Amino acid sequence: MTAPAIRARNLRKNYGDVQALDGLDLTVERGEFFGLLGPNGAGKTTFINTLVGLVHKDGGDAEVFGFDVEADYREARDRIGLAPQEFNVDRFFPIIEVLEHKAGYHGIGSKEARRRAEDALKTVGIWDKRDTRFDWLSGGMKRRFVLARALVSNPDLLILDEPTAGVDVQLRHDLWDIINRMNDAGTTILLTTHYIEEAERLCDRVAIMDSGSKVEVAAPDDLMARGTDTIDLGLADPPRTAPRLDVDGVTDVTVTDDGLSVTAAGGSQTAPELVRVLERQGHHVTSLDIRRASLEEVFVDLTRDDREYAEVSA
Ligand SMILES: Nc1ncnc2c1ncn2[C@@H]1O[C@H](COP(=O)(O)OP(=O)(O)OP(=O)(O)O)[C@@H](O)[C@H]1O
Repeated sequence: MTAPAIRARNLRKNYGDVQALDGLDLTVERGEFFGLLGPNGAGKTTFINTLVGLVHKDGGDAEVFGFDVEADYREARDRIGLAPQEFNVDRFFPIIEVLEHKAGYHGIGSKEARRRAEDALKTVGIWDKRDTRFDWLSGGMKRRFVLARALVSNPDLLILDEPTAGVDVQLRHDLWDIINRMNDAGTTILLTTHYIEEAERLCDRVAIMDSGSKVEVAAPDDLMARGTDTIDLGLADPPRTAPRLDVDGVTDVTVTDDGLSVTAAGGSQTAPELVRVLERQGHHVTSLDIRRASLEEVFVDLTRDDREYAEVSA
């Protein structure tokens, strides 16, 4: 059987009293575009750092393509390209040389390293800056460079820790294109982001983490289907008080200027039955608008309880 790209079982990491990873179980299949979402401090970066050997776990197991991240460190690490959240780049060499060194670190010979470095700079669109030092790049170019450095070893797994934090819209779209192309070519992607729209747009599946463990994992669409939709119904003669609507999934009914606003799980399935029930009660429905729960709302719902608890107990 082929091992998945990432398999973490009961992964634990403590920093003093802080349980950064608290029994995390997570599997990312080969070829997936996988998103890791979670509020600040959820443990996303700690998890990534465990995979690349920057953090030593206190318990549990983590494997990358079947290689244990500690016992088989070299095999696991050579398969990963990491674009970290914080820039940790050698600032004194021309960036093309930094890439050549990086390829060399992964055991790639000097001629091939040069070729890979050139390819990576062209892929991310900063070829004309190849002889510049990292410090002299603009903020956006630095982001591009960090991605180039992750690509230079032709990784099977590309890990991107908030790759688009603070970048402008154009660059964000450029980075999405590059990453999508990598994924289309078969590279597994693990992406952490605070831009929920980014996860919704790019990822096959997302895991929502909170307090060091996984709260949920599903396709973005499936997660959104679990949220509560809002159905706005225009009525020819709006009632003064909310009618009783015995329809599965309805959680709330309020009167609006034009008619009713109904919240329901699975709005598109509920709406036809709602219209039937209202017409049966003698109302005439003149308009219908369904607003779907966003992934952001579902995310906030899934991670809210812990935060409220944290605030109360702080
Ligand atoms: N080196 C460290 N020493 C002490 N505590 C740490 C260290 N690194 C992380 N932590 C703590 O571990 C917890 C998880 O942090 P981590 O950086 O993994 O979260 P995150 O989900 O990546 O957050 P963000 O979205 O803000 O980047 C936090 O409470 C953090 O303060």
